[in-house]
Amino acid sequence: MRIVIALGGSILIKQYSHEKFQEYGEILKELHKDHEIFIVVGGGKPAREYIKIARDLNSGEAQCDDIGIEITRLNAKLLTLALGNIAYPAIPTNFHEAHSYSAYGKIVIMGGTEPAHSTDAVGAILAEYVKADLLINLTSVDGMYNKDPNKYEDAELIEEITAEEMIEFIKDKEVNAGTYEFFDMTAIQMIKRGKLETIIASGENPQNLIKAVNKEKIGTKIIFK
Ligand SMILES: Nc1ncnc2c1ncn2[C@@H]1O[C@H](COP(=O)(O)OP(=O)(O)O)[C@@H](O)[C@H]1O
Ligand SMILES: O=c1ccn([C@@H]2O[C@H](COP(=O)(O)OP(=O)(O)O)[C@@H](O)[C@H]2O)c(=O)[nH]1
Repeated sequence: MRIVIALGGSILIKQYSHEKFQEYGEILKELHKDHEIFIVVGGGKPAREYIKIARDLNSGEAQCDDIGIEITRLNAKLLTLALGNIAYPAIPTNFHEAHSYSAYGKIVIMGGTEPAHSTDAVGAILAEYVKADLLINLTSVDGMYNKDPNKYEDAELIEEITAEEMIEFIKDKEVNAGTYEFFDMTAIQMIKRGKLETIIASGENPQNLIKAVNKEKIGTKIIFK
């Protein structure tokens, strides 16, 4: 299968240490034997901190986004280090480059592309661009809930949702740099347009990636009617 994995910064760089990069490196080496893999890495806490500094310097939102993008690329670079020579050594800055690099048979890892959306959107656009069979979005929670599970104890996990329902759900969310929380509109619109088979699951345990690839029941599945 051709798989695009959007790996949230909230899990990869949560601890400012090498462990999660290494754990994902091991799992990805296994998956690479049977699958063609693209990874889009998020910015996490360092991105939010750098964006805050830029905002405090009176930068506009697009410039703050640009700062966030730089951090996502730095995280992507760290993941290439964890993967060694099975990763393409350069970080693509656009979808054409990502597609071209994949011709070398290596895992392609990228961060953000341009302002005004999240790396979740980059993952969705890339999945459409390279005609991926599966988009896996790994985040810090078990999937999509009916409300923010970190704010509401009674939040319930949604096992299946249509792209239309998701659009309705997130349409009023904030769109400032560093705040494209959970899923942003561009991401879900792309999933809808490309009818992309998508699974959102927790990436805290990297083994969940194997479960998602094997189509085991996990997290939230976006369905099309
Ligand atoms: N309806 C929801 N379902 C799940 N998570 C949500 C929801 N609304 C807000 N969130 C928040 O979104 C966060 C995940 O988004 P984010 O931190 O941007 O992750 P990532 O780094 O994976 O992109 C969770 O920590 C959760 O608190
Ligand atoms: O293509 C992109 C990707 C990221 N960003 C910026 O970089 C930040 C960090 O990326 P993201 O939110 O996807 O990281 P994560 O949620 O995984 O930590 C975002 O909030 C945006 O400000 C952007 O502008 N364009």
